[in-house]
Amino acid sequence: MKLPDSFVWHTVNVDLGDRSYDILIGPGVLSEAGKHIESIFGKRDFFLISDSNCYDLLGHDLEAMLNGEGLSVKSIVFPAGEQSKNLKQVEDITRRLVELGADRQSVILALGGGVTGDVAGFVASIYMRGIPFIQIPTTLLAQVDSSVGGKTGVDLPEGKNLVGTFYQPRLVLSDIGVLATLPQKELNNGLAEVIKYGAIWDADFFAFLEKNHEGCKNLEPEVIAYIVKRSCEIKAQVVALDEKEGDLRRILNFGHTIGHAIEASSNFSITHGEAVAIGMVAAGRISMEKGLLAQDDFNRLTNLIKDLGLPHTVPASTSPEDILVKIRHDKKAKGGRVHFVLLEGIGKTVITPEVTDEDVLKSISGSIH
Ligand SMILES: NC(=O)c1ccc[n+]([C@@H]2O[C@H](COP(=O)([O-])OP(=O)(O)OC[C@H]3O[C@@H](n4cnc5c(N)ncnc54)[C@H](O)[C@@H]3O)[C@@H](O)[C@H]2O)c1
Ligand SMILES: O=C(O)C(=O)C[C@@H](O)[C@H](O)[C@H](O)COP(=O)(O)O
Ligand SMILES: [Zn+2]
Repeated sequence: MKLPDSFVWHTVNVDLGDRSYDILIGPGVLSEAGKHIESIFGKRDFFLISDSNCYDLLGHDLEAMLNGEGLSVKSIVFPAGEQSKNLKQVEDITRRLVELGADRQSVILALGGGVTGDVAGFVASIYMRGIPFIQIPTTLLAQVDSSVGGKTGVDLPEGKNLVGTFYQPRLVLSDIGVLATLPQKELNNGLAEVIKYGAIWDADFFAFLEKNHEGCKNLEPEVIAYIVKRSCEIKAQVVALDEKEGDLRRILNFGHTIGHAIEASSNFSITHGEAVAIGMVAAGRISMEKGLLAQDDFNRLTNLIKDLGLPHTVPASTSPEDILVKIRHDKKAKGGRVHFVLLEGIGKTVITPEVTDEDVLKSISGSIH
């Protein structure tokens, strides 16, 4: 990706009192990683956790660079993909940390996409009852969403992210230059979460995406830097107001109630971003059926999802009954009733327990293809 000389870095702060941290965004952030890591931790033992693709693409060189700068870095590599986001992988990684001599002063560097960040962050939160970690996100999805806010965890066969912790990183290093090697499908995945921020919080940002969908898909540096920055600002603002998802933070789950169920039900052949895109259309349709969302706004949501190369219909291979079963494990349930995040307009949400199985079936059956 060619970057203009005038390009500047962005810093977004996540304001959580004594657990506040910065997100550094820009091209070339990785080349200055050592300086930033050392300024927080000095010279300790660092353990870089990465999936096999990211280690080959970036981790090997990063490890060599940091060791060359006098930091002690050892790596732990696990197989790439959502199938690795499980308790067995957590056991393997923690046992490897013991074997490599990690102690309570050690620091974990999570290099990779959302899967790596969620697994490595979870490991950091439980290893010896908690050691610090840094997020180094390498997918668009991880840069705009998963590296920020401290949700860590793994999946169970029963559903997504059912075991985990809230555990904040000490720093996020988002080098937008590394996105150049991302396959289009992975880029699109991240764009689903970007659309989510516009839909739930910022109508102007939504309009920006409508205007710049080609720039997003073509990875235009100014457009990508802006959407990473704006997404992080919105997520940081929401997390600072409600870190542990007592109330407001639930809006970051727009599209996820049905999305997570579709993802798990497809045995992860449908990726997180794709499932969230389908889930946002379904939640938008429920909002419209309930008289909350105007048809025009629903059309804008669906069209943006299509324009950004994301699916909006449920694949015929998905079982609607299984989706209903999986939805019952949603973490937003209270007293056995799942709370849905719906839209009252672009940029405006409402959370309600008044969504029935029939509403869900109707919202997806119209779209099964
Ligand atoms: N914790 C949170 O707040 C949060 C938020 C959103 C999503 N998530 C989770 O994130 C996960 C999805 O993350 P993801 O979409 O990043 O998937 P991922 O981590 O599986 O990465 C996708 C693929 O891209 C590869 N990859 C990573 N960086 C690359 C690069 N620079 N160039 C080429 N290939 C690269 C990976 O090896 C992998 O094969 C899901 O498990 C989801 O539940 C968590
Ligand atoms: O940070 C949050 O809060 C989110 O809900 C962000 C989501 O995009 C993300 O997929 C998250 O992992 C979902 O968490 P869960 O608690 O609903 O499993
Ligand atoms: Zn998500």
